[in-house]
Amino acid sequence: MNGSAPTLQARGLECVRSDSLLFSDLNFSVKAGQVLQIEGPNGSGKTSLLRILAGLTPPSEGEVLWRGENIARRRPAFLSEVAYLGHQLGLKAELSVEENLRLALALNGVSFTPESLAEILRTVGLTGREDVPARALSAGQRQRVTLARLILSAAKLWILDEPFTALDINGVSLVESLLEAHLNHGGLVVLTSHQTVRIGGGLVKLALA
Ligand SMILES: Nc1ncnc2c1ncn2[C@@H]1O[C@H](COP(=O)(O)OP(=O)(O)OP(=O)(O)O)[C@@H](O)[C@H]1O
Repeated sequence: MNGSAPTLQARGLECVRSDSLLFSDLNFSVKAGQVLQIEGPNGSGKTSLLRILAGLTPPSEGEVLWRGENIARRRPAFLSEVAYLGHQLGLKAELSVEENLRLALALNGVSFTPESLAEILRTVGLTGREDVPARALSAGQRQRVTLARLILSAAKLWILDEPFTALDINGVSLVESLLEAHLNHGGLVVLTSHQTVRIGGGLVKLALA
């Protein structure tokens, strides 16, 4: 699945939830170096769309293509290239910050050294919190652990549900610089946010009603 250019395409996507039509005939394309920001009021279907794009939920109609191929047909190859940061952050409450990171990396088959781990923790502002159990972290600190996982993942496509939530001003700047770096390395991002995303270029918006 690495053969063709990294592009995420939605073709005729429809989503029905609890007998309500959230959206239909949604068509768009995101390519390397671009951020697609999905906007819309509460309940308009932003998270539902992200879950479809991440291959977690099938659409009721239409298809999602990654590198020109339907993600449902090439699931393992697609999942190896995508990182999804959802509302449920997926941290183990009893494990420390460092243990959570080591676990996520091992599960994803990403190699690391004590030095690279320490460097990432410094980048996300968690130096000195390595041994704190996740349950004792603040909401913003938990969000920072998931940012560390994101940086360490080799995923080409980042799908981020409200990545700025719970973060302070420095945290927001951190996410913006991570986005810039990811785009400069040929990455793609799809995110939801109720706030203005400040990146240099490549920002495309999609509004759900
Ligand atoms: N698994 C589900 N089963 C039934 N209904 C669902 C399910 N997931 C979402 N919904 C419904 O679909 C609608 C859209 O939800 P969704 O979370 O996609 O909206 P959103 O735009 O992300 O909202 P917010 O801005 O509040 O995060 C809501 O009315 C929600 O109750």
